[in-house]
Amino acid sequence: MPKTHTLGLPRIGERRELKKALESYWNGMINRNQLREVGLEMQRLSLRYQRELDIVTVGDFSYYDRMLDTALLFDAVPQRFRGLGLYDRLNLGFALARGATHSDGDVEPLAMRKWFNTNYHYIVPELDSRCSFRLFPEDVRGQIRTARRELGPDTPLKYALIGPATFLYLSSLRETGGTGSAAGAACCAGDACGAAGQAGALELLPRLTTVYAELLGLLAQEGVAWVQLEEPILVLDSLSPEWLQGIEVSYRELQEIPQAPKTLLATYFEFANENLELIARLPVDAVHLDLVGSGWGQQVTAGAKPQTTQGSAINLDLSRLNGLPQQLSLGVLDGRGVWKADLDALLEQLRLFAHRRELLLAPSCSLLHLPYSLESEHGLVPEPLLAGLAFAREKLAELVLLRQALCAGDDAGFTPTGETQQALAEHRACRARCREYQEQQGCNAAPAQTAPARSPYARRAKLQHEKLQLPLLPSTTIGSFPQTPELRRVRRAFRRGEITGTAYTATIREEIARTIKEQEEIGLDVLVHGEPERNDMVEYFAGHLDGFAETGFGWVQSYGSRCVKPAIIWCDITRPEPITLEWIGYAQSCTDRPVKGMLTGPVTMVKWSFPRVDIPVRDQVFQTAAALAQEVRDLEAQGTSIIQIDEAAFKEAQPLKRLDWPGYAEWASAAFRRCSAGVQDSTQIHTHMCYSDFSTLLDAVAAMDADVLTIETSRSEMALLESLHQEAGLHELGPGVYDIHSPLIPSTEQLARRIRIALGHLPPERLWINPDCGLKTRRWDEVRAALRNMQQAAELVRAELQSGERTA
Ligand code: MET
Ligand SMILES: [Zn+2]
Repeated sequence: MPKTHTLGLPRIGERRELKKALESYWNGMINRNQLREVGLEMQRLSLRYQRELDIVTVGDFSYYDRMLDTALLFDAVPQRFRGLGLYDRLNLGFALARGATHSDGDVEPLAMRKWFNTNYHYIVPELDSRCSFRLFPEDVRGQIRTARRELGPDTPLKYALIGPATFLYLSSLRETGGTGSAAGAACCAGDACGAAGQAGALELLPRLTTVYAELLGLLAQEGVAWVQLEEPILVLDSLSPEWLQGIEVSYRELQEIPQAPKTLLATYFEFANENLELIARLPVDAVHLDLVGSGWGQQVTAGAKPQTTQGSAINLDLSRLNGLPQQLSLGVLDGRGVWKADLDALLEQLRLFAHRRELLLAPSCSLLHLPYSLESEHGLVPEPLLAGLAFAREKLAELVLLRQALCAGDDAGFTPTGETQQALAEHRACRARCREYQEQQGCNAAPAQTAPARSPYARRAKLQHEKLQLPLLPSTTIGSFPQTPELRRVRRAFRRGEITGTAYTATIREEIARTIKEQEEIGLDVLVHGEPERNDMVEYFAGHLDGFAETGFGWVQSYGSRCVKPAIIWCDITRPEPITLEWIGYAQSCTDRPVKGMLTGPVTMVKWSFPRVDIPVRDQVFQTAAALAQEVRDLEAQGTSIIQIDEAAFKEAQPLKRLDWPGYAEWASAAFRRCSAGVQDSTQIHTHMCYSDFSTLLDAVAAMDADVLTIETSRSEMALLESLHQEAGLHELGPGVYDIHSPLIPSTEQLARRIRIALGHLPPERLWINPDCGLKTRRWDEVRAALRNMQQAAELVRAELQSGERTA
């Protein structure tokens, strides 16, 4: 009889209670016990969600991040935090994540990195080759005991842990004795997630395995039935033979613990195709496989096809699973998508299987990446659409229904009971109602997936430079300027209908005029309107394009206490009317200097939303591109001579498997070109990305063929420019010189030094001067001072170049 479980649940709270408690705690408004109480309530909520599951998962709760917790659990704390006198593990964790101040100066936090191809950021543990690991299991015991108190002694518990190999693979290995921030070091050539799997880290695996073994013994003592060892790196097709061998040795050693819970090796985010043989050799009690995948890779999963029709998920190829443990956990529900599953299709496949194996049924991955529940969603999402959706709570209900349908009846017939039949029929009817609604609104336009090439860059550059007449090393910003509390208030009031459109427009215009004036005073060459009308670069455009639905409470944790509210793509994407023209046009009317038009690119729009599953992700990206192309053309017609199309998620969207990289590179860059196709040669197209480690997708970035690319480099002291050498096929480049993530004001000298370093890699005609990213999270006084210094630095180096003091 199949058993149900989940790999994890959201933890930030149905109303973001944990977010609010954390921020209050950091601001000194509540004390540690009050924070703890909210943390406990979140754990109890998760237990309530799991009430009808056969195995209850704990250990997925965290006050900040589970990679961080794992580092704390094994005492992998860098030296620079040890002198802070933080004996409380919770506060120590916050210091690791957020940095700390100390009498000797600031202590830099650990770096953050995207968790595989999700928009969740984990804290990158910093290890060094001398690391000795020790167990600090209070938090583990705490989570188990909370569950025991709530559920009694008999419920089978599963403790979720990040596995030893994945933990090391995603950590960054520092030189022994190093004290700096890991931010730069984290960015070496790696997989889609940017993780390097440094060879040196592998040397730590035996030592780390020993403490994992100790922990397994402790979990057994606590009466835990299962331990979930998460090894998502096992879905990568790029693990070296050394890593594969190391993993095998490590798991053999773990198996030797006399008293240990049963082990469930969990892989997720794609199907673990390439490593099935290794997985079959690992001495674990059960294996979890993701049979859904992310939809961004093209690769056929599970020896079969990925989702192509709405929710018709998996297609199991039994022969692929030979050799795997008898107990298999099948990730059959899309743990990252918001659509109800096609339970009929699933049942048909699972029935072939159910009598052959001891099955565990689960979502494909932790439900951390989904909102909690549809129960709060009444109002914003149209009702028929709501019928077709499933957030975390509804996914678990689907799981229970699947189990009931599989258990009921005899082996031959599998005839579910009347009650189950009825539940299945209702579920089916909901999906049909939603489907009908989607079809009414337009639901199959397959857009052209090619884009005509622009003229060669050299020709464009000549015309653009003639038209724009910019100085050498032109200065600009990435788009947003500080979002003041006043701005937020006005936007909110407008959304709620508390102020008129006229009043709202007047306020935004005032802000734009002020922002333009500030930039003129600083002396910047290419100005921006400052994005005061946008709460978020994706949400804003999603709100103005047809095809995206906004939710009321669909919050998903992004990092720490930060959440995002992705829109849901549900029908064909079109632009009913111009979006940015009014604001950009007004900004341009305030100045003689060029003002950039500012758009969010098609890959980023789709990656930071919940896509449809009835058509390929790629089609949705192209639909978005076609809609944005209209905006680009209208901006151009209105006289905008520079248009920036941000692709902040271009790298995050890169599929996890290398096999999928060339395909992605081709269509993602074509989608970008689709936006700019048809603009005049003299119109300059910019793009922006918030990182600069392009080693794994340089071709794709080059193929976007943007005239100017601005990237993040300042934290690595421009070291990352090295990968962007002259042959890379990029045109003009704006490597960020001002680290906008830090409240510190960089000095003119520091900025000039960074510009000179950049000139070591790029000829002056190709270099732009700008910050790393948008300025919306900073204060005006910080921004003003930093940009003044940046402008001075640009002018200083410009003068050096002109007087021939230095040659590029
Ligand atoms: N134009 C956007 C901004 O300046 C780009 C942000 S990238 C995360 O905020
Ligand atoms: Zn950015």
